[in-house]
Amino acid sequence: MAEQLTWTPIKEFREILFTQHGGIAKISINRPQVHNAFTPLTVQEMIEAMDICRNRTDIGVIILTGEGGKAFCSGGDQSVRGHGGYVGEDTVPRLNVLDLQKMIRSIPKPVVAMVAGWAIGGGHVLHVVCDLSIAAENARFGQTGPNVGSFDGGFGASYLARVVGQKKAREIWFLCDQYNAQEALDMGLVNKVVPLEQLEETTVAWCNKILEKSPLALRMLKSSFNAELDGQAGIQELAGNATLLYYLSEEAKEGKNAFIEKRKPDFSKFPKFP
Ligand SMILES: CC(C)(COP(=O)(O)OP(=O)(O)OC[C@H]1O[C@@H](n2cnc3c(N)ncnc32)[C@H](O)[C@@H]1OP(=O)(O)O)[C@@H](O)C(=O)NCCC(=O)NCCSC(=O)CCC(=O)c1ccccc1C(=O)O
Repeated sequence: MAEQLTWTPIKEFREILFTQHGGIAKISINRPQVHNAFTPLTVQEMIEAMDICRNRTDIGVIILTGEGGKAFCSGGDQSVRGHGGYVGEDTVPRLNVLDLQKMIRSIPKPVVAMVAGWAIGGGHVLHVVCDLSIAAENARFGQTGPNVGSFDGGFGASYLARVVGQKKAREIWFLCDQYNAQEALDMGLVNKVVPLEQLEETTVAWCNKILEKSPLALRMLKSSFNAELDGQAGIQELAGNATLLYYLSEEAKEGKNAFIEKRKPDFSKFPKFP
């Protein structure tokens, strides 16, 4: 019998649950009646939760999931899809899930998709952009865009192709077939498959293992994996981390101190490494 973990609420939202267990934050779409399809509000809340995770120094890893055990996420809620995007309470059509995708990639902490049931359409893309994916045996994966009049030509196509290869990515989008958890594992789309009852326990065990590692090393690795693929934005991320490391050095501090003390900086004591 799987151990019941205690998840403490971080902040109340309307369409997601946002909780914490030690250094692990969990963002869970809470719309099981529509297989966790997202509206602009769901996405806005997820973006806010991600931002909190980024700024909280006690959070080291983030789990992305969906409530109910039957779906991770079934993509954009087709019932609020309007002329030019998904229409929220402000009546403005948006595709704000693209901002969330970018955030998942750029947040300097590992994001783990915990997938039970359907990961379909824009919901599939969300697990694809996560750093790791752990699937329950009941997980089903696929894209539906060409069936429902949509496509994701960004990470949903190009990054998917990096993950599973060009031929498989084109098959996934052109045929809109659904793949079971074992098939997903075989094509490198997920990292591990476990029985549904062990999904959370396994995901948390992976997260705890990650939390034992050096946060700066993880941060550098995540931006290094992204850099090659994300062009100028990827280089900016990696370079930003290099600047962070430099700021931590005595050499960089000498420059700042000299300015504050209105003197010439003395960098002569710092080694010129080979
Ligand atoms: C996931 C299914 C295959 C599951 O099938 P099944 O188990 O038989 O369950 P259902 O009876 O179909 O579903 C139960 C219940 O949920 C409702 N529902 C499910 N999915 C959605 C959804 N996406 N939107 C609204 N409602 C949904 C369903 O209607 C049922 O309700 P009842 O009231 O009980 O009838 C199957 O459900 C399925 O195929 N779902 C749709 C999957 C889908 O096509 N998703 C949208 C893909 S497009 C997308 O996500 C775009 C994302 C995006 O924003 C984007 C990003 C980048 C570029 C462009 C875009 C863009 O928008 O174009």
